Amino acid sequence: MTSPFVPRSKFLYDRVINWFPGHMAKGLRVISERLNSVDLIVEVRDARIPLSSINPNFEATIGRKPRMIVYNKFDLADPTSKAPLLDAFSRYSPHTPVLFTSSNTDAGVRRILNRASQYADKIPMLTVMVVGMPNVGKSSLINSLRRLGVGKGKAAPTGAQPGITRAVVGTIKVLEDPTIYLIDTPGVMVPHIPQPVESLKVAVTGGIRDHLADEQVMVDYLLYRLNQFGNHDYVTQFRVPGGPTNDCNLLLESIARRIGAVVKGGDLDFTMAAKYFLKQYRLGKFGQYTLDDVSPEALERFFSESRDFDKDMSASRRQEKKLAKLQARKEQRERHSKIMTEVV
Ligand SMILES: Nc1nc2c(ncn2[C@@H]2O[C@H](COP(=O)(O)OP(=O)(O)OP(=O)(O)O)[C@@H](O)[C@H]2O)c(=O)[nH]1
Repeated sequence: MTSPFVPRSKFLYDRVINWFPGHMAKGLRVISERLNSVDLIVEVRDARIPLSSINPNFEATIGRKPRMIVYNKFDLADPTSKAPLLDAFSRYSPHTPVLFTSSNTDAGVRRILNRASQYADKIPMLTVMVVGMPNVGKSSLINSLRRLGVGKGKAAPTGAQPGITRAVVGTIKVLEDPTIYLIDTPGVMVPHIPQPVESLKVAVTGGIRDHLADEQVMVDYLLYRLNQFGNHDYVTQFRVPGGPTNDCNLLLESIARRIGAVVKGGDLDFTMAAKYFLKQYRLGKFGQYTLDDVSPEALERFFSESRDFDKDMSASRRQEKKLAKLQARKEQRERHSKIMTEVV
């Protein structure tokens, strides 16, 4: 008799993925500089990682402005995650509205417009800045708001890879009466994510360039989580021999055979297989999952451990300052060598 399948109880991972290119440092600077001309901030987060997609640096930069938090991509998250999150926010951050949306359905997007219109009651022309981590769907939301609000087409470029918007974009009108303008901004990563598995979650959900996180490690993490959730659909989908498995190589081999991912010489292409699996996950083909723990106890811990949060924030700020300095030096060197070239 075969013994029942036992999923892994832990995922061992100790690499910290840092990704903070120059355009993000600059983006954060410009966000801060333009704050005075902004009435409301819409901070977009990824509903699949409601805690890991919080960028503590925004607290410092935009903390003094009225803010609305939008958990986007809710179509890909566990629908039952909404109630405990709303409950926690109502206790720890009662003055900040929290909405759950999916930029490709109208209901949630309309709720953002309605909420923003309430602010516009007090201000004749409302300017809203949309901020958030990379790839959470800021530009897609702006396009949907514009389509619903003024019936116009795409104004902000979107894409499946993070880092599509690279600069703060001028105002985009999304409503006529009351008049509401939006400003799109580049996705800004946390310069230093202290918990390795958290950075992996951000990568799995598309917030970090795939090659930096390693596609095969991301698939291994997803396999671990799917097994934990008791979802073994991958077995039939990719014809994994022997049923549910903790062996990522066996899964990748099965995927590669199923999709015909073969390199020159006939070997199976595990990278192509991993990319395929990631794409399927991001399209929601394996179901709706929230990767952060949103149990009431975990949320209580998260919100009340503000001392650790502050500590992480200062580590992150230090890293940000260091990277910004390096970027400034690089820009100075480039300017200098340009001048030298022109002189020569
Ligand atoms: N399933 C789903 N996909 C979404 C949703 N919103 C955006 N997307 C997809 O997510 C990807 C990223 O969307 P963008 O709007 O470019 O994200 P962004 O936050 O502007 O990205 P950056 O340029 O990195 O700042 C695109 O492939 C979108 O089609 C959503 O609500 N649900």
